[in-house]
Amino acid sequence: MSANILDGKAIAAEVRAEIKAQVTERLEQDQLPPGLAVILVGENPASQVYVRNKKNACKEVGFADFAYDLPASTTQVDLLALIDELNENPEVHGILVQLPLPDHINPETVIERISPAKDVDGFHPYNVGRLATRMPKLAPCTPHGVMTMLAKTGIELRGLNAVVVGASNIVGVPMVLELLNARATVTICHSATKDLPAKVAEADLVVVGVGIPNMVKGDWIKPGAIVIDVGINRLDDGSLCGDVEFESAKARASWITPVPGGVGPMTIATLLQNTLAVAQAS
Ligand SMILES: Nc1nc(=O)c2c([nH]1)NC[C@@H]1CN(c3ccc(C(=O)N[C@@H](CCC(=O)O)C(=O)O)cc3)C=[N+]21
Repeated sequence: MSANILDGKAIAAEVRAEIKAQVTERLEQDQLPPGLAVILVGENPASQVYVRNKKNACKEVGFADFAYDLPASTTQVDLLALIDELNENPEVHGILVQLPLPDHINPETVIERISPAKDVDGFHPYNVGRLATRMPKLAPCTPHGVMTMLAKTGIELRGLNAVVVGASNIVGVPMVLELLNARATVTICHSATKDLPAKVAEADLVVVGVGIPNMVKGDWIKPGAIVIDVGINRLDDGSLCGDVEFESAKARASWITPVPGGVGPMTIATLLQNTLAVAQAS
């Protein structure tokens, strides 16, 4: 078998077109464009790529883009003061503080300072709790983007054995909650898991988000499984690769996401969806 490609790039373009149509309607009714504030502290090159992609996406769909590129020396006090100001600004519907932050800034403190109503990343404990209690408000973008990609492809999740590899707050844990809400049977694996290959081999759907290039081997994949690769790793030669060995996994899977062009563009499309949702509710 050779898997079908889950074309995140194309599906994200579809989502952005839907968003753009709704923004156009808002503007015709003299409503504010959805406004997204993106705060970048310091000069992490991967973060700069992501922030650039996000700015381009905002422009394409007609959002107002408020960019704050702050020096690495910015104090936590100053960052919290900026968040307080943006929480009060009616032109700003969504606030995103790019992670990772420099070591002298505590990310939990920063995330909790963002108004849950403007937390378009879905990282605030309030929004994680809403998802965990099956009353989602603003869901974390990467897992929710994966759900949108699967739904738009017509893939039914109810009753599937889903295995999530990686237990981070931003990918693995909310991915489990999303899949549970879709009625999958969910297993989560992490660095203390015994016999990871055997767990992955049981999966009808496997989602990998660990940040280790080619960590999941193609011969672990159950024939016919759906493979979602959340990893985006830059290799020494400048090329990108995922957390799954792509060619060998593709030979066994029924569906697989490429890297790049898979989950990454869906994350950004979901960020735009979340920001539009806040604007439409205000
Ligand atoms: N507060 C916060 N929210 C985030 O959502 C967040 C973050 N911090 N920190 C970093 C990670 C990473 N991330 C990416 C999203 C899209 C692409 C993306 O668009 N990737 C493209 C192209 C990648 C490239 O060309 O380098 C692709 O996969 O096809 C990449 C990375 C969001 N993150």
